[in-house]
Amino acid sequence: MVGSPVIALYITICCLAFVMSKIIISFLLYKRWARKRRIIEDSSSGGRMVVFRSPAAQSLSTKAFMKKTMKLSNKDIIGSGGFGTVYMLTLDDKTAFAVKRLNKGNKDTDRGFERELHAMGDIKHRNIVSLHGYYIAAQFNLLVYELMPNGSLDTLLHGKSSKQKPLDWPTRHRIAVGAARGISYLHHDCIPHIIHRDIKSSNILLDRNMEARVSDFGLATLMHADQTHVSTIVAGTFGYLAPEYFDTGRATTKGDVYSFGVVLLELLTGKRPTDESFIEEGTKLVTWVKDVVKDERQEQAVDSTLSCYPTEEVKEAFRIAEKCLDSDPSKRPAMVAVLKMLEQISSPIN
Ligand SMILES: Nc1ncnc2c1ncn2[C@@H]1O[C@H](COP(=O)(O)OP(=O)(O)OP(=O)(O)O)[C@@H](O)[C@H]1O
Repeated sequence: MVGSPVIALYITICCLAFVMSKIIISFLLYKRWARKRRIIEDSSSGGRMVVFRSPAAQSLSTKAFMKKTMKLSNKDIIGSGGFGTVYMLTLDDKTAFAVKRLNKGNKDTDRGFERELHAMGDIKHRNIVSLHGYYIAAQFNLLVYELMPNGSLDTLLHGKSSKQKPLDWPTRHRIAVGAARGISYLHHDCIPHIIHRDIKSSNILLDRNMEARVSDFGLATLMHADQTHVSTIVAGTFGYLAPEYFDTGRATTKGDVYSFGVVLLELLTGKRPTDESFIEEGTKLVTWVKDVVKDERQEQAVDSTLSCYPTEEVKEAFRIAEKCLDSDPSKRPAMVAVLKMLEQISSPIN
């Protein structure tokens, strides 16, 4: 029976190795979890900064960041919306962030608010604006986003600056594809799936390469109705809301598809969905374009600043927008199908 002590030794070694591997795996998982976020207590203001781990967010944990944040003033404002004011915060020549100051909600909602923010911080995609961290204080909350140097699609299309060059067709097409890819990622690849609820041209931002990035997802539900401005009812913005939303009040992925269809029309016509000329004529962008497409008169609807464009590609983009704007949500294509159709119009330069 020489074998038994040897077998016993083998079994002991195997058991020890098994237990050791479990301990090591647990330790590594704990380290990963602890590393995922960093919390900095700011005793001077009683606030708390939470930074999600990413190379770009390293500088957020510095005292310099906190100091500069507290000094933000009107001259740093780059935009404002229904949820608050957006500031540009420059740390050095290479590092800048967009800081959104949210008017403070109910203290009891902070827990749910933070949980949602963590879900938003986990999302990393080339067509979604990253949330790097947030700051919670007694009077206000701050959200720290990646800075988008080329601003919003809304400003690019409707801005009044004389220095602004009109967008050419390849750029418009590329923006449409990028935005569709970002929304498609939220709808189909995130678990749980995410409904944006407030797709509009001011929530499509442009990075330094003019790549479209979807921003503000989740905020429409995070904030309370009474904190949003007049153009927002519960979630969403007039002119972009799907018709069924007024009956059901329910946000759906097909509602996002409708809002994206409106953005696509904006890219094609250069007109806001709430353009005054439509109100005067008792119509609206969506109804007007539907008639134009039915009569094959798309050329009349194309943005007058778009001097040279491939007619067939533009016509196809109108047809895709029309599908997104079907009054029956079940007939609208899913966002992944919209993306595919847009990609097939022509191959955008990537
Ligand atoms: N990450 C960012 N980088 C650069 N500019 C930004 C960024 N986030 C927002 N902005 C600018 O600030 C403006 C206001 O943004 P904000 O999200 O607060 O409001 P909105 O989208 O216009 O309206 P609402 O609050 O109703 O959604 C944007 O239109 C954009 O010009």
